[in-house]
Amino acid sequence: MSLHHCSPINWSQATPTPPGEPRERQRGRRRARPLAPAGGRSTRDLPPPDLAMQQQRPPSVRAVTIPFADLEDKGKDLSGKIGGGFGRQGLGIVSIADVPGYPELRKRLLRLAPRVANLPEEVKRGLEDPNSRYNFGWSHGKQKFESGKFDTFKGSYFANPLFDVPTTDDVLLTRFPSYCRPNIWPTGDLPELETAFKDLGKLMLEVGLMLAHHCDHYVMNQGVGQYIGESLGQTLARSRCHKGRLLYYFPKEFSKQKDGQSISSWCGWHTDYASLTGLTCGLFMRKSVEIPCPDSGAGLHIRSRDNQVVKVTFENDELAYMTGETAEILSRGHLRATPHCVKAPSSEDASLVDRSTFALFVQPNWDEKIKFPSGFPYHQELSIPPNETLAYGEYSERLLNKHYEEART
Ligand SMILES: O=C(O)CCC(=O)C(=O)O
Ligand SMILES: [Fe+2]
Repeated sequence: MSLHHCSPINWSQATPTPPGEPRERQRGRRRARPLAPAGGRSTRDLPPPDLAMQQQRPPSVRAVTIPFADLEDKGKDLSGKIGGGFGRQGLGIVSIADVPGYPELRKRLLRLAPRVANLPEEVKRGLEDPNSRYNFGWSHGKQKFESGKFDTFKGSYFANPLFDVPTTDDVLLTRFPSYCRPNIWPTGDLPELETAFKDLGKLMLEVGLMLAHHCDHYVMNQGVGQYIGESLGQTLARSRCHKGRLLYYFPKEFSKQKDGQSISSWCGWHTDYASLTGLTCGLFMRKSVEIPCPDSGAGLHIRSRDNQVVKVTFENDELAYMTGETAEILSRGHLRATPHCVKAPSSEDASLVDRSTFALFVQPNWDEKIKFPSGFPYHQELSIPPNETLAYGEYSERLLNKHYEEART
């Protein structure tokens, strides 16, 4: 299971909601047949993999795109676009075009991902932080993937792009280590990483907050009415624990993967537990030379609201955002968490091809109170009673504790 910011999906337990049907009506429904490769804790309770589905090439769908000039206009009515991207019929992803300065910052950081991953092993060990369960600094093979295998296909570098030291309060550091511990930077070995990471992370946060503002408008127009102190925009703007993740997907040969045909061959099916996940378009390289992706079927895949698996595309120079579990909670179900995974290239000429990308988890502060609605479909293993209020940090630490125990056993 995951140790990082996301919840692997066990498809045999997931109960997809048909479009338009309130989730409450779903409770008690028999398990639906999974559409995607099984993922989760145990292989024992999974139905046989649907090989036909795995080998089929899912259709490519373009993400709904909003021009930055529209997004920064707070008074502009973007309900159509937000509804089309994040609403009931949307894919759960929206891309923003023409963000000033973004293409350069993206390339500057993504080009550093292979350099981090190829630092000497002893240097990378010095950049690890077991006390945060590898939620700061370098992390490789610490996360459990589908079917309980350790995920060695990708390496990650985690940091808070805004605060090197989010707090000095010992109680908080002990209670919420994955959010409160200090950043680690490879100052001697790759000094340029820190600025490149912080600059892109800050820009993605700024754009994410603009998007959150328009999401709030959309949700209020759905008849929810005025928020009482829990709007996405306000909740996210006061947070000190947004987290950046620089990802490096190793070339196939080095990752020893045998399941090249599977849709989730590079990153397993999961939902993020942040509110909004900012995502760059992946940068592909072969032997340090940037190339277009050699396999048009590779990349980010999403399970749509009507249970179709689709490959989602957006331009290199666009900045994408997906919705996570706490957007679903704060919007009272009007925005849904987006199930997603990443497929590795599997064509003949895909050997030695790596992929670098960056995710920014825009999320509430550790002490922000989250009220779990009845019928909340995620993490039933935590047995959170309906309508219980938990601090966001408590929610994620409970998940980390549970998965850390599992990963050790
Ligand atoms: O590599 C990607 O495009 C997605 C990464 C992701 O889903 C995550 O880090 O949570
Ligand atoms: Fe994710």
